[in-house]
Amino acid sequence: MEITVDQMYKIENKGHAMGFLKKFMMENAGAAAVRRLVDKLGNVKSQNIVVFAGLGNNGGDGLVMARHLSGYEAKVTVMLLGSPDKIKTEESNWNWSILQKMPSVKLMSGDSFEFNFNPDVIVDAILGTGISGNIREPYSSAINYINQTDCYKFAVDVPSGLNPQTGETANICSKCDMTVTFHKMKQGIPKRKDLTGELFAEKIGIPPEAEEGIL
Ligand SMILES: NC(=O)C1=CN([C@@H]2O[C@H](COP(=O)(O)OP(=O)(O)OC[C@H]3O[C@@H](n4cnc5c(N)ncnc54)[C@H](O)[C@@H]3O)[C@@H](O)[C@H]2O)[C@H](O)CC1
Ligand SMILES: [K+]
Repeated sequence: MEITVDQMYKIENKGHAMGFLKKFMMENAGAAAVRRLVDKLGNVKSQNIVVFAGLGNNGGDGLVMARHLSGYEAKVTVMLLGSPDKIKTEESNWNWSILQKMPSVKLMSGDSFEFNFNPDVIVDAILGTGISGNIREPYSSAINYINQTDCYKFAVDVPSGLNPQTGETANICSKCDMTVTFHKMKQGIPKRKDLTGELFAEKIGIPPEAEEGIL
């Protein structure tokens, strides 16, 4: 069953109100995404993995992935696209603060960057269901970098720039090899398999009862 983005936010909020907090959803999302990635690539040990993280909860999922990937002994760099004090949500902040205590993960942040990473894998955790309008800097430069780089590309929830409700793209959109979306498929995403690559919807522990009155 495919759902709307509006329904997803309502289900997420209801699950949170039931006590299944968004930070647990985020943890399960990042963990499920890493399982898919590791299943696909096999061993990620010593692989050079760059996580581009936006300032919203899509970025937060990417921060969780960075921690899990470090557990698999990948060489992880997180590029936070903005200043850490501009991270928008409590759960993303919580994950950023854990990474700050992990020297195994290289943290970079700011509004302009030298993209000089030579990655084996890029994780696109820039924008998810919160997208609106054309892509602004520094997100657009990061998406350009992703599209110009020859490596395996993994989209968290949706390729950044793709509207998961309509299937339309903004002025720029990442083109990925695999996309893992969360809870249930959103209506616009499967319309653009050319951008998503292999596509999966993973459960993240939201109680089915959180759907009551919404679906
Ligand atoms: N579905 C679930 O149950 C869960 C989903 N999770 C992940 O959370 C994101 C949605 O997070 P949200 O913070 O609402 O939105 P985004 O991260 O997509 O965007 C946030 C931020 O981005 C800015 N922005 C919007 N449009 C643009 C633009 N065109 N250019 C530049 N910047 C833009 C804007 O300021 C927004 O505030 C979802 O996709 C999942 O990945 C959770 O982990 C919990 C479980
Ligand atoms: K994304």
